[in-house]
Amino acid sequence: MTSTPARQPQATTAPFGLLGRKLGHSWSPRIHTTLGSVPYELFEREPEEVEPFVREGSWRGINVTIPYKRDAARLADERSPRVERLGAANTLVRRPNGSIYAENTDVLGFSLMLQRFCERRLGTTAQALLSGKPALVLGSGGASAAVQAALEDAGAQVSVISRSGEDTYQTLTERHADAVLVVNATPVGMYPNCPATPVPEKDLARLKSLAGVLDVIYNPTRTGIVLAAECLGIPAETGLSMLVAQALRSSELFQGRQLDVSLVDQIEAQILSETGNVVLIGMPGCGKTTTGKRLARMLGRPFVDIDDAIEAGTGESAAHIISTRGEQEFRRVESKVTGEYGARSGLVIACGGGVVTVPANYDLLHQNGTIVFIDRPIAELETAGRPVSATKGVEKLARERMDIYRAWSDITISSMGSPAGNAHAIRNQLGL
Ligand SMILES: Nc1ncnc2c1ncn2[C@@H]1O[C@H](COP(=O)(O)OP(=O)(O)O)[C@@H](O)[C@H]1O
Ligand SMILES: O=C(O)C1=C[C@@H](OP(=O)(O)O)[C@@H](O)[C@H](O)C1
Ligand SMILES: [Mg+2]
Repeated sequence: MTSTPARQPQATTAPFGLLGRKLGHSWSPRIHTTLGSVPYELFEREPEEVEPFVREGSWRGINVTIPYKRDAARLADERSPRVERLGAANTLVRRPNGSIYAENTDVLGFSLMLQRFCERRLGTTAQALLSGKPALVLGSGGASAAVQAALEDAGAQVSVISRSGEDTYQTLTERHADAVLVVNATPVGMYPNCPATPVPEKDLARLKSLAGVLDVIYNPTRTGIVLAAECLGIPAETGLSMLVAQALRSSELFQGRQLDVSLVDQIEAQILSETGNVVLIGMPGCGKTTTGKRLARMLGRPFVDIDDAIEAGTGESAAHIISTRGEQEFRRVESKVTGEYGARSGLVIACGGGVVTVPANYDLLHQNGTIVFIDRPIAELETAGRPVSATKGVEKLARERMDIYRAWSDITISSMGSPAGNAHAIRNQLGL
């Protein structure tokens, strides 16, 4: 006999789902639907509703997110060793006899992400990289606890960096210059406050043994710390594979069967291709606006022309702002609007031709986008209504900018004779 109270067994038709307070943004339903845990519903509950829902509600298996992971651990009848260790659970499974089992698949999801990162990007294993070595975890909340557990499982000597205490962001470079891995488990850099980084590039540069940087944030695709690491040539990755991997491990528990791990790659690739922006750059008059409109229609995605968005926001056209308030003021407004749309997901974005004159605009566009350079012969470029082209001359502009367009672009398309031709070429090259 155990002290576990017997509960009503749930019908096998009871739903799976996600329990939390505000869930509108969640990608879990689509991930779990692909994994076969259906139907998968969102259970938004207020704090006082959590216990009755967990104990008596109709569900077969649930994921639990902030702020209820501790409640989930407490309310379960049986806890995995990981849940005992962390005092938090993200997965509850209703057993056939009605009792509730708690697991923490955040730890398993991060372990899988870490292992794949080490194998694919560093050509080693997590154990080989981390055993006996210093690793830093930024932040000390729930996500941090899961990351710490997974790093300790891989043998790392883990230090937690927080805003107060001994190990702070100020003392990081002097106390931990030998760290081999840094993991961001703070919300710094999460949409819409992006790209922000909890550790500036200059501090990362001072960690001379740093082999990799991971972020548990998955929106945007490249967070501030990942962009900073990329800039230094340090392999880095955000947390989409952790999100998908924790769902896979939960779904295995829900369904009581093993699932193919390659599903993580498949689901991740699908989400990335749907959520990434397609960003068009190139000389003024090369066809960014017209091509972008065609491409967006073809893909069924929203289209944003940065010059039009500036005009909608200020009531003045790009050309008018440049003529009356000067190019520098225009660039300031352009960067602000570029940052706003560059952080969003699933858009086709046509930039103004001069976006590449401000180096910081690169991160704004790259954080969530694939950058496409439309390369059109200089002699064919339209110059009407384009004050910068008119004042400076297209040849001089081209000399200043062509190398930057090439450096910023992920792919280049040679203009195909019409905006529709360009749009087809882009769609084919990006596999959309
Ligand atoms: N591949 C192309 N072949 C011929 N004309 C094009 C092509 N792409 C765009 N155009 C035309 O060139 C002009 C400038 O295009 P636009 O999209 O406004 O350029 P951008 O936004 O790059 O300044 C438009 O009249 C457009 O119809
Ligand atoms: O090249 C430039 O400096 C500019 C290009 C224009 O956009 P298009 O490239 O769409 O013409 C517009 O942003 C502004 O007039 C400045
Ligand atoms: Mg344009």
